[in-house]
Amino acid sequence: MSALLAARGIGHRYQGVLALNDIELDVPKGTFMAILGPNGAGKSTLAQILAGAIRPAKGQILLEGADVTARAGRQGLIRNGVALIPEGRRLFGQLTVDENLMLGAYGQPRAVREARLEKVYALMPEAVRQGKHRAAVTLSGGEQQMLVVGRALMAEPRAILIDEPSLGLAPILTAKVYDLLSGLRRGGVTVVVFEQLATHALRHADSIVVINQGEISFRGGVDDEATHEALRTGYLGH
Ligand SMILES: Nc1ncnc2c1ncn2[C@@H]1O[C@H](COP(=O)(O)OP(=O)(O)OP(=O)(O)O)[C@@H](O)[C@H]1O
Repeated sequence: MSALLAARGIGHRYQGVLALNDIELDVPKGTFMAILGPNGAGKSTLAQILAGAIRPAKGQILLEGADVTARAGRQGLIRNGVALIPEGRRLFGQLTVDENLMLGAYGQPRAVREARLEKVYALMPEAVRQGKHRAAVTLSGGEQQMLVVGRALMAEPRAILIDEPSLGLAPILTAKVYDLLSGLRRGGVTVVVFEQLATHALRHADSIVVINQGEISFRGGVDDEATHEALRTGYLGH
């Protein structure tokens, strides 16, 4: 399977502190990958570099084989179909649910935005649909996470990278967010989640990558014997 996104020799530091070292990664098109690791392992840095939100100090990012490293900037690679949902769901709390979604297709003609809005609402839970004219801040944490995913979908991305979707959510709500992500993957979108907790990711992903102290320490398919072994030995922080 060809890689939609790839990292080649990625290294990064913050004021001399090593965040990532020599990361080699291929994200196969149309698959669901979970990148797991403890606090401070470098997940957020990798998410931002893969999505083109920050430029790595070393190495290249390839999008369908083309070097896009130099395109990194505030907007990331969204124009090229790669959406990043950073940690902490940044919604515009005082804007309505509708308005938040519309921002995801900013710059598109009205008819396009409205057509997409309808498609995205079809994927949202009832409470989000019902609340379209309410301020986003009135939604529950899980609904807000869904809304943030919905806003990313308004750009019709080919890939969606999401940093700690489970953060601060009850397990039942996390499961709903993951169901939504699995549905996207079935629809052909490439999904990458970055998580500290392996439980939900393991249930939905096709493959996992573990990072520790800025380096990849394990990779495998979710059904691989080696992955089960790694789980049994607590290697994945279970
Ligand atoms: N803006 C920054 N300035 C300085 N150091 C940073 C900055 N961002 C991250 N770091 C450091 O880089 C390393 C990797 O951080 P990163 O946020 O990528 O890890 P993470 O796995 O996403 O952790 P978390 O789960 O806490 O978000 C850590 O040592 C962190 O302290």
